[in-house]
Amino acid sequence: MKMTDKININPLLPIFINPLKVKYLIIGGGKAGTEKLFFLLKNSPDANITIVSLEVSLKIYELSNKHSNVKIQNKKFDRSDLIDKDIVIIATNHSDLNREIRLEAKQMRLLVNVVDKPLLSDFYFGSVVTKGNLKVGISTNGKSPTFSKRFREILESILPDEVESVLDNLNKLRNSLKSDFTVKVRELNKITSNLIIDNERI
Ligand SMILES: C[C@@]1(CC(=O)O)c2cc3[nH]c(cc4nc(cc5[nH]c(cc(n2)[C@H]1CCC(=O)O)[C@@](C)(CC(=O)O)[C@@H]5CCC(=O)O)C(CC(=O)O)=C4CCC(=O)O)c(CCC(=O)O)c3CC(=O)O
Ligand SMILES: NC(=O)C1=CN([C@@H]2O[C@H](COP(=O)(O)OP(=O)(O)OC[C@H]3O[C@@H](n4cnc5c(N)ncnc54)[C@H](O)[C@@H]3O)[C@@H](O)[C@H]2O)C=CC1
Repeated sequence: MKMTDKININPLLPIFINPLKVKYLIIGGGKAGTEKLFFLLKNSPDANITIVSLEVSLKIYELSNKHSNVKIQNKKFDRSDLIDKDIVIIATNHSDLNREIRLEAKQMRLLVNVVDKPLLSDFYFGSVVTKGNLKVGISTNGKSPTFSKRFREILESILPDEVESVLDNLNKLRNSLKSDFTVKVRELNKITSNLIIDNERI
């Protein structure tokens, strides 16, 4: 049997989004909307984010005061709010409205996350470990967000701060290797092979 013949029980594709290239819209600024805003800003403090909500939490006002890239529109959702957006997080407390907004957003080919309906979402959030330039995204394919959280904590506790300087040094080396691509790959693989063997240090 070929690799591609196997039933793929976990087809999710992790990607890392460049915050300077996309525009986010959060609809619903209650508990769930606030959590998503907090998560977005923790990872991408400069992300372009608009929040449309009838009521807006105090925390969202505080965050928008600190981030000029966060805009609040204290009003009822309207289809035109979707114009010129790329990624939409739908977090009102009305399940039917969330479905309706999702359909409108899909008609406009936007990527959506519906906070109360994983099955209707185009993408999911995960736990994130960040050590300098290293970023690890964790998903359990929706099986157990609590496992994601605990696994994040484990990784955070075992990854040493030196990871940052290891990456800096490897980057300097990478830039200094002016040879052709194959030589460069061989050289970098040789130098990093002890990171795997000596895995007690990393
Ligand atoms: C599909 C997804 C949402 C999406 O992204 O679309 C989703 C869905 C749901 N979560 C639920 C519950 C909980 N979620 C958490 C925590 C987190 N949930 C996160 C992501 C995701 N959760 C996506 C899949 C991620 C994956 O695949 O692993 C994290 C990683 C990131 C984030 O969202 O911030 C963040 C940890 C951050 C961190 O600390 O690292 C906790 C634990 C806690 O808060 O302590 C609980 C309670 C305990 C439990 O249930 O485990 C429920 C039931 C709601 C209900 O019962 O009412 C649903 C709905 C359903 O399953 O239907
Ligand atoms: N509270 C949580 O941590 C989580 C909640 N959820 C789900 O997310 C949904 C939202 O939950 P909460 O954030 O707790 O609710 P909430 O009641 O705290 O917030 C809902 C927000 O939506 C706004 N809203 C409602 N109708 C609107 C409209 N027509 N236009 C613009 N804004 C509108 C409200 O003003 C309010 O700010 C629920 O379905 C809940 O089951 C899912 C995961 C976690």
